[in-house]
Formats: sequence, C-alpha cells, structure tokens
Amino acid sequence: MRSTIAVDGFRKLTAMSRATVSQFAGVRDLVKYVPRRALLYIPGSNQKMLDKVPNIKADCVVLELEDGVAMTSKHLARQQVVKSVDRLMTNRHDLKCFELGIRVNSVSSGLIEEDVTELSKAEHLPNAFMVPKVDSSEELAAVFDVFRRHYGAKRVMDTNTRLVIWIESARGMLDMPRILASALNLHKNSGFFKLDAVVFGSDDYCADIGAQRSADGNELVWARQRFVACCKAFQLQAIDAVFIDLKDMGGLKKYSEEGHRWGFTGKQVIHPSQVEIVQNAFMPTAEKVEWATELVHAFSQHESQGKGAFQFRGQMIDRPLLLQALNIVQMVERVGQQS
Ligand SMILES: CC(=O)SCCNC(=O)CCNC(=O)[C@H](O)C(C)(C)COP(=O)(O)OP(=O)(O)OC[C@H]1O[C@@H](n2cnc3c(N)ncnc32)[C@H](O)[C@@H]1OP(=O)(O)O
Ligand SMILES: O=CC(=O)O
Ligand SMILES: [Mg+2]
Repeated sequence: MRSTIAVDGFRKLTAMSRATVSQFAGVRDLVKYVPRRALLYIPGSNQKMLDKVPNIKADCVVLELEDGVAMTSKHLARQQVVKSVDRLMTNRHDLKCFELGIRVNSVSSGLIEEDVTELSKAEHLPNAFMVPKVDSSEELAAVFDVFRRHYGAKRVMDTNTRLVIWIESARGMLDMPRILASALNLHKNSGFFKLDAVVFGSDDYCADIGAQRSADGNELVWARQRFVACCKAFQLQAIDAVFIDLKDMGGLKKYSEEGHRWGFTGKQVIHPSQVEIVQNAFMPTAEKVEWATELVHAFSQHESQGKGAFQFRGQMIDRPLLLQALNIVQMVERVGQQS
C-alpha cells in the first residue's frame, strides 16, 4: 500500500531529520500541522453515523449542519451535534482523526446565529469551526462577530480553535485573495480563529456559475487551479472538490491523484468507503519522503555555512524548496505517529 511504504520510508529517515527539521520551526508551525488528506462529512441529523465517529480514520471529521442536513432537521442536528461534540471531545485522545470540526450554516443563510447559539451551550469546542459559502470579507467579519458574541473571545482563544472556510461562488473565487487576507488579519486583531485550510465547494460553485458537472471535469479546471494558487499564496491548505459518484472508485482515485499533483493538500469525502483511497492518493511516495528528509538536512548544513542556494541531486535548492520539503515531512510525521 502506498501510504505504508511512505510511512516506513519516513521512519528509517526520521531519527536523522527530526532534530534538523525542528530548526525550521520558525518557517512553519510544526507543532500544529494538521493533515487533512481526507475530510469526511457526517450529517448532524443522523445519530447512527455520528455514533461511528470514534472509529473513523479520516484525517478530518466534519460534523455537518449545512447542506447535508435537511431544512426540517436543522434543530435536531444542532442538538445531536452539541451532545456528540461533548462526548467526543471528552474522550478526544481516543479519536482516530486528527481534527474534529463542525460545519455551521453560512452567514447568507440566516441560520448561523441559531447554530452558534446552540453550539455555545456545549461544554466543549471542536478543534475547528468550519464556515461554508464565504463570499466576501464582510461576511467573515460577521462570522467573527457571531462567535465572539456567543462564546466570548476568551473561550475561543483559550481553546485555540481553528477556522476552515469554504469558497463556493464566482464572487468568492474572484475575491479569494482579499477574503483570505482579511481572515488572517481578523485573527491577528482578535487573537482567535487561525485560518488553516480552505475548501473548494465545487458543487455550489457549479450551481453558481451555471456549469454542469461532466465526467472529465473540464468545467472546474480553471477554478481548481486558481483556488490552489490563492491558498498557497497565503500558505494555507487547499482541499479539493467532493466526488459524488459513490460507486466509481477508479474515478475517485484518478481525481484524487490529479488533485495531489496540482498542489491540493486533501479532498472532501462523503462516505467512509472513499477515505482510504483519498488518503493514499495524498500521501507522498517513499522516494519523495526520502528526498524531502535529505533536502531538509542538506539545507540545514548549507545554511550553517551561510549558503542560501545550493545544488542537491542536480537541482538548485533554495527556501521555496525547503518549504515544499517541510510540508512533506510534517505530513508524514503526523500520519506516522497516528498509525
Ligand atoms: C456538496 C456538499 O455539500 S457535500 C456535504 C454534504 N453532504 C453530506 O454530508 C452527505 C454525507 N454522506 C451521507 O450522508 C451518506 O454517505 C449518503 C446519504 C450519501 C449515503 O448513505 P447510505 O445510503 O447510508 O450509504 P451506505 O448504505 O453505503 O452506508 C454504508 C454504511 O456506512 C455508513 N455511512 C455512510 N455514509 C457515512 C458518513 N458520511 N459518515 C459515517 N457513516 C456513514 C452508513 O450509516 C452505513 O452504516 P451501516 O453499515 O452500519 O448501516
Ligand atoms: O460544500 C461543498 C460543495 O461542493 O458545495
Ligand atoms: Mg457547498
């Protein structure tokens, strides 16, 4: 299996690299790196599915209050999610995922106020709050405001709760740089909700621009590539489109591998049967892990000699390549610890 090879490859190299990698803690926040290869939705209205969360091995589990929940079940879903988050976070060390998040309804839906009112009654917070359909920086300001009013800034700050947002419209896509910059600024000014990842809401995006989903996915090429570039410009994780054809495992693998090649860090999944295929596709190969680990080591040695650029396996290496290598090493280190 691809992931096992990569993790084993990493383990052989890890003793050498870990001390070296830690020297670059200022370059990337190594401690808080959260792998999000597969981000699985669990509708909050479905208690049977919620009960499965402790054993789910998706990197990121999303307790869903938005489009996976019928309008008539929003109240039930909120109540079930409040109970689940308390139960799950009380025993958080037993969870198999790296991150437990809650996706609330969007600002434009008018439902977020009720969501946050109910969620703030839980004793625990999730690892991340997740906000769909962010179309403007003004909406983001409203998101910070509603959480501050119901939880109090201190409560959100003390738990170091992260923020993940969805871009799902033409307007959001065109305004992405402004939206991402203002999310990071709002965090700087308020001290809470560090934006860590951005998700491409491809189904809503298609609806918004009037595109029809096709088997070859050409209608999304421009948007997916712009999306990755915008995320990476702000050093944020980029999570790729959902693949709704539950029986087409070959197609899922193909699109997952393509997403990985294009720079995405992970993919949304809707069914447990999709998790492993997606996780394997977003795992670096053993060769890539070896390359990254040795590069980080070589960078450290050259930097101590005052050299910023140097040759490594016939390639010119400088800081951007170091960052790419650190991404790989951090991902595999976290996954290796978990497995
Ligand atoms: C575009 C977007 O916004 S995507 C986000 C919104 N959408 C969602 O949240 C949908 C999430 N997914 C689902 O709700 C479900 O997977 C569905 C409705 C699509 C299919 O569910 P089912 O018809 O039950 O699928 P299936 O019969 O294959 O399920 C097999 C088992 O997996 C479980 N399962 C299926 N999906 C999930 C899930 N997302 N999380 C946890 N368990 C699940 C089922 O409960 C069932 O368990 P069982 O064997 O103990 O009975
Ligand atoms: O929220 C996800 C989407 O594809 O829309
Ligand atoms: Mg959506």
